[in-house]
Amino acid sequence: MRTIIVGTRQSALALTQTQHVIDELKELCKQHGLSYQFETKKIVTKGDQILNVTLSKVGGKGLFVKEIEQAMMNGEIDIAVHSMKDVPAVLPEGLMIGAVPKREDPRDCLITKSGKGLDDLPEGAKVGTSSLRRMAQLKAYRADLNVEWIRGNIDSRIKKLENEDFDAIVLAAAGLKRMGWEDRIHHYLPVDISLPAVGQGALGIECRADDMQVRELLALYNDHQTVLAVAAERSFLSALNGGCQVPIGAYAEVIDWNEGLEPKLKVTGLIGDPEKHQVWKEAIEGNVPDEMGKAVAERLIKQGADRILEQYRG
Ligand SMILES: NCc1[nH]cc(CCC(=O)O)c1CC(=O)O
Repeated sequence: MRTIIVGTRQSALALTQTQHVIDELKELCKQHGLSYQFETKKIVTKGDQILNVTLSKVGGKGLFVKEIEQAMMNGEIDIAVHSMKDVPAVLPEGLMIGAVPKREDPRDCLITKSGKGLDDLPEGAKVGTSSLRRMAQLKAYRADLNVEWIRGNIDSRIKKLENEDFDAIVLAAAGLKRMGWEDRIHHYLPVDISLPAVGQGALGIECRADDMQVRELLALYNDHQTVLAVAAERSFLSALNGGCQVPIGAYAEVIDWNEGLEPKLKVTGLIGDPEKHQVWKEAIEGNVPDEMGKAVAERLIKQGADRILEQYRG
């Protein structure tokens, strides 16, 4: 009987996500009469070692995945569970995303000291984020806010809200929900105010492209609507040659599923300028995810928005 070795980062969120995926894969094995066992192996990534530094200044795409991919290519591990938003647009030769399961809540959310929402924050309130995308959008919505960097895993960011003089912090709702901390969320930011990061809320299971046993198992785990939506968002990402540390966002959703025959999607893409408090946004509807993300990116490039990204590309 084969044991599938699952590589994971050591953060609380990574361990929780990995365990959740293993539980679901075990259930799928049961349903389909497959007899695989699972084992986890912890791996420290460069991103984990430098969590206290401003990542956009350190630069480099895939800070949280490189060491894990190396271990997969070496055969030390067989699969890895990633937050799709941490996965660079281009994967190394020989590796692939074998499954994208059903997406969690894609929205950003606020945890506030007062327990109130964004509109109730006092003038000049100090809001912590570690993302240029969130920074640009918050400032575009409310120029008076004092948006400042806050780094660390979600647990340490929540502690900083309590111990430092932040009035609020912005986080992905999905991470909090997966940790069972949904009750800490005081305000969900609508996607019109804070367009999420590419792939936010979705997980991706990476594997070797030549591992057919694992690929067959993972194919059972795909959620087809999430696969299409994430494909559209990632085509936007690759068209802009962006990573997780540039001020861009994209959100796609299936708006007409029609039993999987020519499903219709809506894709919205955004480029933000965190210094000038400006955002550019475009949306289109269609049914070819790879072309739609690219088309949205081209419209934004035509408006000159992509020159903003030059300063942030690693
Ligand atoms: N860049 C960090 C990161 N990568 C994935 C998540 C959790 C949410 C998700 O799965 O999108 C987070 C934390 C956050 O942005 O608040």
